[in-house]
Amino acid sequence: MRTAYSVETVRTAERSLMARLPEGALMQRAAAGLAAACAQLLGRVYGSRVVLLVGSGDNGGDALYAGARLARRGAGVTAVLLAPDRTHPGGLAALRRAGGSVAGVGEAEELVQRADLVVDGIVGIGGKGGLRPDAARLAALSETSRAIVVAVDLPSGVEADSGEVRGAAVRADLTVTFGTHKPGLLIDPAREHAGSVRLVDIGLELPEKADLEALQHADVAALLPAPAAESDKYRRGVVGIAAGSARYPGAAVLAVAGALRGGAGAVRYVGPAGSAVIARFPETLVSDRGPAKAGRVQAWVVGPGAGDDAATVAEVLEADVPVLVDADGLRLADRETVRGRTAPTLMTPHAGEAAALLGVSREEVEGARLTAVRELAARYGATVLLKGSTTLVADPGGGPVRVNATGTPWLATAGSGDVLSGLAGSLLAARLSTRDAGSVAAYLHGLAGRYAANGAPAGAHDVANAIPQAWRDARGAASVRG
Ligand SMILES: NC(=O)C1=CN([C@@H]2O[C@H](COP(=O)(O)OP(=O)(O)OC[C@H]3O[C@@H](n4cnc5c(N)ncnc54)[C@H](OP(=O)(O)O)[C@@H]3O)[C@@H](O)[C@H]2O)[C@@H](O)CC1
Ligand SMILES: [K+]
Repeated sequence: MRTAYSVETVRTAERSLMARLPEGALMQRAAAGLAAACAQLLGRVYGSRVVLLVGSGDNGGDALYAGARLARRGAGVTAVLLAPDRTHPGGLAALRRAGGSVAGVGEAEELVQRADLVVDGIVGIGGKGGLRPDAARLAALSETSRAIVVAVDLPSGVEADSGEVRGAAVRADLTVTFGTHKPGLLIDPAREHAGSVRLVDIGLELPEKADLEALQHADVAALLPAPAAESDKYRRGVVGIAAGSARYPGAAVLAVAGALRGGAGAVRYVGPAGSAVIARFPETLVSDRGPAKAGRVQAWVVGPGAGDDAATVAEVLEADVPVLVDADGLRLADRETVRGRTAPTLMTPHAGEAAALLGVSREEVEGARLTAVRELAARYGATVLLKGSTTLVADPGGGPVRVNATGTPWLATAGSGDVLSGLAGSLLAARLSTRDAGSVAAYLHGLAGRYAANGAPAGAHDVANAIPQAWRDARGAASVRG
């Protein structure tokens, strides 16, 4: 499991570790890791041109000590100081001893243009609010520079705890972060600014409960349902899909396509698209008697392609089994009814749907995804999966938010969400919790999207077809490509 911790938790861990170590030891560990990463990117350190963008805090100190290490190996290192009289004194002395030089902000543009590598030590976890004007100008240079840009701990200008970016921010090729990932490194839009992320272990002891978690193959493998020898379809779980309409039969077909690959023993379909579903998937149990009379299920999916069928949504929400609400269902579901349910509910909006539920703009949700997903989970008393380039899953009672980054932009295609809701519903029927079902489904769906697309456009049915490959891959039965 990859985890991320908030600045407050990092500060606490840092204090307790610093109390046990000689002064400056942590910064030396950080600088050593940073210098090693820079050297690797440069290939040849000797004779290379390195520019350090140095703010007045310890983030600048890290950059200066790393710069000193590179200068000792023959790099030409220049530090651009944002606040010359408040620069980290030890770091500055070390750079000077190693033969590095110092410049003012006015010289930055020319230096950056000629640099092979730019190190962003403007601000790290001590940054507050949007970058101040001088810092913002330096950050903007990183966007146009042809040099490799390495951010120290965080790209300056991004919010460490939320992943929000308010104004200018450094755009890095690599971020070298210390002790732990910070939430912002895993959530868009900040994640896009970070480039690849390398974690340098500096010995921080962190609490068991993280602020953010990202499942990896092994975590997914451990959560995937596996049928026992004596399993039958009812023990494996039956998932009910109440989706589609005369106008949108395709949503029903795609939700069923996802559900058939999600581990439930059987898929029951209820709604007006029964003949389209059965034509494509004859193994589906089709009923036209409405959700309450359709027979037993262990979980429901309601909403994809539902149009204005509020009655079906209300009927499904009365069932005392886990319910996944998606698409039109999100608009039609009564908030107090969802809050009053005793069985768990999983809501799966994209940013536009989340914005409508929260009464804000889509841009606000996309800019502050973590706040939005937590707020929705609290308002509805439900687990919420907010879809996007980094999908987030939050439980209503708080706890670590799950983030998934396996997706690909090609997944933004019609019907792809219907496949995801079927898949997640099937995992719910196989008795995963709403949090696990949502995050495992997002993981597999993202991976399946990559397999289906493989660098070219793919349809939602291709994504559904690729789920078994993603599943085998997560279980370690197939090798990963792309
Ligand atoms: N955690 C760990 O274990 C370890 C942490 N380490 C490192 O320490 C870093 C944290 O250092 P830090 O606490 O000194 O804060 P930092 O990020 O340098 O920023 C503060 C400075 O920035 C300024 N400033 C603030 N906002 C600004 C803005 N919007 N725009 C412009 N400027 C702004 C602010 O100015 P002031 O408000 O004081 O005027 C202040 O001078 C951390 O990220 C990591 O790199 C490693 O060395 C070792 C282990
Ligand atoms: K930085």
